[in-house]
Amino acid sequence: MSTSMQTNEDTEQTPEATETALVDVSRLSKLYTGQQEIKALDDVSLKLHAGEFVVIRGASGSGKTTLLLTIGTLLRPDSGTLRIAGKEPYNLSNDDRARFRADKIGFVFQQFHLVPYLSVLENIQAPALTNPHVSKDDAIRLMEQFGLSDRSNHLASQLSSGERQRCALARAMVTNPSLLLADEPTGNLDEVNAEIVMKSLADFAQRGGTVLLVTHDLRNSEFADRTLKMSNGRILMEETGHAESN
Ligand SMILES: Nc1ncnc2c1ncn2[C@@H]1O[C@H](COP(=O)(O)OP(=O)(O)OP(=O)(O)O)[C@@H](O)[C@H]1O
Repeated sequence: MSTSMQTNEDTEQTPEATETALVDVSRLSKLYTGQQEIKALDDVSLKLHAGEFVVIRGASGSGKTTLLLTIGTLLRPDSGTLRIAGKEPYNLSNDDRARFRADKIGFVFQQFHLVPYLSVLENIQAPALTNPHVSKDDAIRLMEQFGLSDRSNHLASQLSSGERQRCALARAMVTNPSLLLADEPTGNLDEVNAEIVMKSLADFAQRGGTVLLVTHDLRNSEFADRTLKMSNGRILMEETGHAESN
């Protein structure tokens, strides 16, 4: 089955289920301790629904990456609750949480995080290591969708920045995740490639996937259903659309 385009259609959704938030963040807090205590998340609440594209904007150090890592089940909060698709991932064992993450969540980062000595196709297929549903056919289809077919055998280290990010996006989508988390995904790209990436994320959301993107770049909001502003570990206000968060 096609991967990138099959979010809502392939999951059995009752009317009740579609009304339930895919991601329900309730009163998350996270304090970094060390030489200095920093409250990176301060009582953050947020709901993300299936098919929503939400941007969180904020200055450097406002807590955006911490929020993304916490929602990505990679950084345990000190308090508060995270529910994704009705489950509380931080209540699962480490192994079960890793499986849950591999199954439900795709990540896109500013720095791409491709494996430099693997080819484009091998990079896109890499999630097969942790997700048994990833097939070569899906990887090839995404490679075509992102205009990388003629680079199939190039090593990731031989790609341009735009090609690397498109490859990283294809890799993030090959598992057909419910949720895509993106941290400054256009930070290293020129305008043309940035637009390709943003349109691909918007397309993913239009087909039923949920996208949460954190950035300091105002231009990314153009593609979002909602933009929230973050400052000092708190979500301050909704910049566009209807209010949903604290
Ligand atoms: N591992 C850590 N240990 C201690 N403090 C940290 C750690 N990670 C982040 N911080 C601090 O927590 C605050 C929030 O950091 P975070 O990376 O979430 O912000 P951000 O909004 O993503 O910033 P940027 O846009 O610069 O990436 C910052 O003050 C940062 O210095």
